[in-house]
Amino acid sequence: MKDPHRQGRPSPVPRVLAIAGSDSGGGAGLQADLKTFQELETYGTCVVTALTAQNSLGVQRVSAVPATLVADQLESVLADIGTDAAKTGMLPTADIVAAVASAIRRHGVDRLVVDPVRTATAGTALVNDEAFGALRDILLPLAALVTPNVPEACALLGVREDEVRTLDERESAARALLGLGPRAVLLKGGHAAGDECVDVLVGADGGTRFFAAPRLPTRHTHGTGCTLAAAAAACLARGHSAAEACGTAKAFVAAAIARAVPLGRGAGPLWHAAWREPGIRGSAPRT
Ligand SMILES: Nc1ncnc2c1ncn2[C@@H]1O[C@H](COP(=O)(O)OP(=O)(O)OP(=O)(O)O)[C@@H](O)[C@H]1O
Ligand SMILES: Cc1ncc(CO)c(N)n1
Repeated sequence: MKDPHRQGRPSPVPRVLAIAGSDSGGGAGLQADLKTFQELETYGTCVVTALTAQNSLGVQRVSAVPATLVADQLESVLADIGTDAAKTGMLPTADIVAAVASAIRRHGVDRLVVDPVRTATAGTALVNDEAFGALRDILLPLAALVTPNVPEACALLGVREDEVRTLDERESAARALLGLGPRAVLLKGGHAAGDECVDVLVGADGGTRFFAAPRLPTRHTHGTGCTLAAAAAACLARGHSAAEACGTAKAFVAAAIARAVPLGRGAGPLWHAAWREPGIRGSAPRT
């Protein structure tokens, strides 16, 4: 991106911008993003798009931030601090999507990860249909990487979920999503069946890559999608390729799920600091 105040000098630390909703429970949304940025030794900034009253049991209330205030936050961050990569999460209205797309274009942010958030894990809508359509039409063409789960991929493509079950079908769906304009697609496998969670990456270098990890037997997976996209954005900010970024992001999420914390009466949050523990990757979940 253009960096008016650094006069060609590199930033002293990699900078990553989260454009996301707030989760009062601290497990998803921009709280998950900022924890992830910190663990991956990047400097996080955040533009708040929505407030949610939310906990481990679900989402109790949602209120969108006015689009003009989202635009002002974007300008405050990008015109001064700048960023090496950005990540979008909950974009609740079409006006907000338009404000984000406009700022991303104007400031030349080319390492953009779009997590096409639609509903919370418990099923509550976080984004209206018009906003989701705007994300598909005007934000995806700006994305270096888009990270849908299977239901989000189906909604973007207008196909039924029972048409995207097998690994072959998921690879085809990921390729079809490239037609919407992103430079790479990571179709996540958290919602698919099987003992392994397999994520499919297409587009980064023309080929297909599969990122597999054992499916950890835990219900404490609140914020997995946000954390994965945030980790990928942090890696892009550090200058990694999309494929490298997805590999690290997958390992980061698996480690954080393995140490997820049973807080609250429902789906507890990940433990982002797991990344610091020696030998944590690939270990069993906390009981
Ligand atoms: N039980 C699990 N064990 C190991 N990895 C998992 C598990 N659940 C999800 N993952 C991984 O976590 C990442 C997020 O995937 P998922 O499909 O759950 O995203 P999501 O549905 O967008 O998340 P969220 O539920 O936060 O909206 C992926 O890399 C996925 O493979
Ligand atoms: C604020 C927010 N963003 C995204 C998600 C999706 O996990 C969530 N539950 N809450």
